[in-house]
This record gives sequence, structure tokens and C-alpha cells, in this order.
Amino acid sequence: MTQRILVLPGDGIGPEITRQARRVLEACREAGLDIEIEEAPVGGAEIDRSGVPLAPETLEKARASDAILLGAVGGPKWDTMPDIANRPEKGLLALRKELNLFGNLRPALLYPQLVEASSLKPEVVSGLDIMIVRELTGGIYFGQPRGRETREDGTRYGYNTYIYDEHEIRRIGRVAFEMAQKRNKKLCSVDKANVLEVTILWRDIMNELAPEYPDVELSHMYVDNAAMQLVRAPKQFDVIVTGNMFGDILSDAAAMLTGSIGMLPSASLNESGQGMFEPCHGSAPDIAGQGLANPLATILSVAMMLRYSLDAPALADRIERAVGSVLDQNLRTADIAYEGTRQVTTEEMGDAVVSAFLQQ
Ligand SMILES: NC(=O)c1ccc[n+]([C@@H]2O[C@H](COP(=O)([O-])OP(=O)(O)OC[C@H]3O[C@@H](n4cnc5c(N)ncnc54)[C@H](O)[C@@H]3O)[C@@H](O)[C@H]2O)c1
Ligand SMILES: CC(C)[C@H](C(=O)O)[C@@H](O)C(=O)O
Ligand SMILES: [Mg+2]
Repeated sequence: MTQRILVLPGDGIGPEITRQARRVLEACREAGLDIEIEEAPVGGAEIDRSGVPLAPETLEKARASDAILLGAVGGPKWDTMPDIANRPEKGLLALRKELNLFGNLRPALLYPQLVEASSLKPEVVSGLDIMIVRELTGGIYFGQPRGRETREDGTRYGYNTYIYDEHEIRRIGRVAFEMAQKRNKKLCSVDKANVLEVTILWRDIMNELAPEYPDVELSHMYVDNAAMQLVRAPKQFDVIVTGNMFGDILSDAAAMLTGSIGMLPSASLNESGQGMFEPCHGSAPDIAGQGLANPLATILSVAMMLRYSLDAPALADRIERAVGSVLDQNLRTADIAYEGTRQVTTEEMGDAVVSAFLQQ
């Protein structure tokens, strides 16, 4: 049966990187994958068109699709919008929430060809392969009450609520334990249980789940230490499971271990396997429109789409091999270029991946 893919390019470098990723998807179609692809605006682009970051018809298309590929949203043009509930980022958060995409997988994998591109010493990062499992539809991002208000004496204040129900913790915990079972069987749960009650509950639930996965070694770490350990000795980690905000921050840090934020893909999945796939980085307004953006995180997100939502693991492997082969050819976008490599544009990188894919 034909599977439906919705592509949401978004803002800034979003259209440039999704264009290249879409070409890779089209190459998969030529290789026999039965898909139809549709595109729609989201984020700032949709605000400019209709006044809201996620149009109701786009949400409906998203619900009806088997998988979504998203570029990135946001940018300075919309940063001063007074109503945060209507900014571009809200479109992305609404998609995650409405489709119940609670399980966010962010694999930080260092391609051996990029050891020199990392800002850390080769011996610290070579062979790095971490999977961050981030809870994506709860925690402080969505907790109520939230707001900005002014007291009678004129003092302004703002507040958010960091809240998790036990079932939200349990279901992301299961995703993480199962992921660890398929990998090196080590799971580190990251929390702030020395200060925050909600994460004491988080830790309790992870401990309660552990006996169901006797082959997985569970450990716990405070988030500040985890940030430090990620740059000190990242290879101690296999799978990390954490809440929404800590996962956001730690995954950007982990990205740099792999050479560039432009290398980190992601999958956001719900219980039925439907998913949204996006690079972990943002819309990079500082480099938008200049052909400087690295499209590999988005292309690798297509590989995750094939593996996790479209049941086409062989094509996923083929895309990942194509990326490896392009790096073997010494082609690099600016963010991962260094002496002795050849710097290419976003589009040239896309060309190279498509042709390596077709030659596999
Ligand atoms: N998923 C998303 O849509 C998403 C994620 C993060 C940030 N954002 C939004 O993006 C905007 C910019 O945020 P930011 O500057 O904090 O983070 P960013 O990730 O957009 O950029 C941070 C730095 O990394 C560089 N960078 C990012 N992606 C790159 C790529 N593919 N190739 C080369 N370099 C790359 C940028 O040039 C910049 O110097 C904000 O509006 C933010 O809300 C969106
Ligand atoms: C743009 C923003 C809402 C988003 C997040 O905080 O989740 C981004 O930083 C990410 O990592 O996907
Ligand atoms: Mg982020």
C-alpha cells in the first residue's frame, strides 16, 4: 500500500535542507519504495501566510500521513511576537502533542571520517555511539499553569510547571529499556532528583521498571553531572533517558561530539509507530540562504523514517552507507570542513548523497 509522507520545510535553512532530504526520499521511491510525498508550510512561513504556525488542514494532513519530515522552524522575524502561544515553535510543539509523539530518539553517532571535526580530542570521541531518548510531549514544556503576569506592585513574574504523570514516565521508560536491550544493555536515567520532586518520581518509576528488564543495567545521574560527563568521557554512555527539557539541552551538547549539530538526526514516535523526523538543530538564521547548511542530519532523519515508520530498514542502511561514502570522498559542508577536505554547498552535498545512494 502506498505510504504517505508529509514534508514540512519550515523556516531559515529548513527549505534548503529538506529539499536535499526530499531528493533522497525520491531516490528511494525510484528504488521501489511505494510512497507519495506532499509538502505544506509550517512555523513562520505559515504565520506569514495565514497568521497561525500550524494550519488546521496541515494538522489533518499530518494525522493522515504515515510519516512527517520536518526541516526547522523559527527565526528573528518572529522572535518579538508578544504571544508565545502563536510563535513558529508552537507549530512544532503542537504537532508533537497532537500526534502524541512522546518518544524522541536522538542518536549521537560519530562517523569515523569526522573524528577531526569534533571539538574534542579523537581518543575521547572516536567510536562514539549514544542514543538519547527524550520524553517529548510532557514536562515543563507543556505543564500548566504557565504564564507571565504582573503583581499589584508592578513587579512582573513568569512561571512554568514541571509536571509528569507516572504513566508518561513509564511509557518513555519502556522505550528506553527496549532500546537498551537492542544495544549495549546500559541505560542511564538523567534527572535532578536531589532538588525536584517530579524527578524523584521519575527515578522511582525507572527503578520500578528495571526488574522487567533484567538484562539491562540501569544507572541514574543528575543532569548537571551528565552534562559534564558528556564532554569528559562520552563513551561511558549507551542509552540515556531523560525528560523533555534536559533532553533538549543534552542532545545539543551530544551533537557537538559528532562534529556538528548538522549531523544529528531525530525520530519522534507515538505508540502506533507513526513518526515525525527532523534534524535536532534549528533554522540557523545566521547561515540561511547561503548554501552553507549541512543537510546530513535531515538526510539521516529520512533513514530513521525508513527504519522506524516505513518498515524499510534496507533502504535506511543504504542511505547511511551513502552518507559514509560521501564523507569518504572527503566532501564536507562548512561546519564539518577542515584542512585536507573539500568544502561543498548544501546542494552539492545532496547531489553527492543521491549519487552515492544510486550507486549502492
Ligand atoms: N526543531 C526546530 O525546528 C528547532 C530546533 C532548534 C531551534 N529552533 C529555532 O531555530 C532558531 C535558531 O535557533 P538557534 O540559533 O538557537 O539554534 P540553531 O540550531 O538554529 O543554530 C545554532 C548554530 O548552529 C548552526 N547550525 C545549525 N544547524 C546547522 C546545519 N544544518 N549546518 C550548519 N550549521 C548549523 C547555526 O548556524 C548556528 O550557528 C530559533 O528560532 C529556534 O527557536 C528550531
Ligand atoms: C524549537 C524548539 C521548540 C525545539 C525544542 O525545544 O524541543 C528544538 O530546540 C528541538 O530540540 O527540537
Ligand atoms: Mg533543541
